[in-house]
Amino acid sequence: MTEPLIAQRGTGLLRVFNDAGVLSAADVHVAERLRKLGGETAEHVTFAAALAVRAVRSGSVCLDVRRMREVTVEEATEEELAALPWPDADEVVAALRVSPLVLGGGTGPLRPLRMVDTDEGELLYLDRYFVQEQTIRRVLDTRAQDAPSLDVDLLARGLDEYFRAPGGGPSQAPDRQRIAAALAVSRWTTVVAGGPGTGKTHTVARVLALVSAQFDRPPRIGLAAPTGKAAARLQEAVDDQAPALGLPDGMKAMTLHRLLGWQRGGTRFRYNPANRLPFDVVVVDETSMVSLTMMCRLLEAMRPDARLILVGDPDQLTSVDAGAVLADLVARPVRGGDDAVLRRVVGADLEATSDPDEAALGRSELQRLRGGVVRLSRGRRFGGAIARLAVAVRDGRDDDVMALLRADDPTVSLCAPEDLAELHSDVVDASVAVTAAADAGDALAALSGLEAHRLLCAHREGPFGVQRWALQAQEWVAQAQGRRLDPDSWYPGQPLLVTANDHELRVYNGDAGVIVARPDGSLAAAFPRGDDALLLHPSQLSEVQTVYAMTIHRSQGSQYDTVSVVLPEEGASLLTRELLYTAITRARRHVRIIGTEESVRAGVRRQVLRASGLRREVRPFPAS
Ligand SMILES: Nc1ncnc2c1ncn2[C@@H]1O[C@H](COP(=O)(O)OP(=O)(O)OP(=O)(O)O)[C@@H](O)[C@H]1O
Repeated sequence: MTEPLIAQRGTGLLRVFNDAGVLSAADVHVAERLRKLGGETAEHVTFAAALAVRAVRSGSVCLDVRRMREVTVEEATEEELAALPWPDADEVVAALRVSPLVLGGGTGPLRPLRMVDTDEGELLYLDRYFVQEQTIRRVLDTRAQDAPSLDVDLLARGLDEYFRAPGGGPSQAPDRQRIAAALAVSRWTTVVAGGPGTGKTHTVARVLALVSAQFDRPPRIGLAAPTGKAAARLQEAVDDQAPALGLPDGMKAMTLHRLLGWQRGGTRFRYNPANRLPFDVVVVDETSMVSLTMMCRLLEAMRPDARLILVGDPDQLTSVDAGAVLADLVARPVRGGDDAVLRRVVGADLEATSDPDEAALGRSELQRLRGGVVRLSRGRRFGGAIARLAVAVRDGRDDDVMALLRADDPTVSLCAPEDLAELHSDVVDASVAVTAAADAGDALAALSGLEAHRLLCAHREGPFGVQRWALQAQEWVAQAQGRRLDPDSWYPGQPLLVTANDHELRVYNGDAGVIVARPDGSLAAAFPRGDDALLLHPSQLSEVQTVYAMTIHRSQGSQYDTVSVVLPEEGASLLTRELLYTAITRARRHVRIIGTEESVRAGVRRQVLRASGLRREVRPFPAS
């Protein structure tokens, strides 16, 4: 009886994979608890349960059992991971198929693990995420069964008015922005995907104008984003565009938590299936950072007759701590049939052949449109090379990536790891400008100076990690300024990063700020808020770091003029296509990659596995 327990504690898989950094203590703890509660004795099941907990932490919704080996671990190389004693997938699946944790015990309702069969192998879920995924699927399918009633002529006229060529007349077909707008007006649910600067916000502002025209009264519009920072950016963008487009007054962007009525200390949102959100249209920006759980809460709270427009970049890294859902929605199997309204209002775009700026729509793209998904592809902000580099990385074309990096284009460059002169001067120049503004008490100039350059790393620790590089950058800055920068006290020009939300102070996880001098000689921490700066006494901030370098994960949702990216060695399992793409797309004017050709190629080739049932046809096991 006791043998399996001893085996698990002593030499078991949980211990080995915990030691190797694949499983965290929390993964092991949850798996152990499930084993005890469910009376499970098979080690393979507990191991798979721990991996399922881990999967949720790393951007997946569930464990793709057949591909359990495809993990990325901060401390481990691919070789080290491959050398671990992975159990045989067939044996794991066989154990799961007879496990009381999956089948449900005879003695009670406990059924903490769920398995589904798919054509590409079995998926293992923690019950909670299984239920959430089912809810998302059900709500989306229900919402896709009908469509808003429309004045189609009015929509067609509006599209002509808002999507114009520079010289007048409708813009050249194909225009994916016009297609996106038509889709978002004519569907209950639309996903508008696209990289930075492809005009997502530009398009959404026009969608709001087109939808408003369909109403006799101003529609109630909810604008939300997963983080406070992203909500503030959305607000700015809408404020910019509202007067020219005649958008309804007083639209306020807020965090998704706030939109749903999160209450401090409460366990439920004010808006839920029994008390739906009061909006006619809800727009969510930066949806790539929305977790499965929040997406489930949002969809449940939507009125069936309200439009939902989900906007974001599905190629970015997902949020680290919970299954993120945008990329899954983009890749979902499509059921809808041909769309007569769309053919009528943007038929020319659907059928157009390629023009110099925009390629014709491919078959799979047309198919996705039927599922309410449109992907904007033409970069409108930064020209050529950064956008081309990002797309080549996204598509896994490492030869093209190298050719672009070697093409002597001033906006993209590759530096050898020992070739740090340019990095040094960017770090120093940016900090000199920020410090001068901060000393002069010019908070806005200091804040905008922070966006001139950002040093990014994949890892937190080690020779390629943030800790080491932040120290290096701080030393360069101190040398250049001829003074010691005391990490334990505040000084003008000190760049800050908030690491936890503080709703009372109105500062949010990910907010970047800077210490500035005030006229009375005291110091304040400044944070950007639209055209203003929020000034706080530094001692009010409890969760804040000095930030001379940050992880690529942390940089999501922000952009900088120049971005320098320190790549780890080629074997690092963390170095993936999504990571590189995210880093590159943070840059507005110049991206500098610091690493070897081998690292770049390895990163472009390696993909993060994001397991999710939403992308597949699933058959619950056991069949009910
Ligand atoms: N059709 C268009 N015609 C002219 N300018 C455009 C068009 N679409 C977008 N732009 C401009 O391109 C820039 C980028 O657009 P926008 O901010 O909407 O992109 P985005 O996809 O929302 O970017 P991000 O993800 O970085 O927020 C803006 O200055 C916008 O005004």
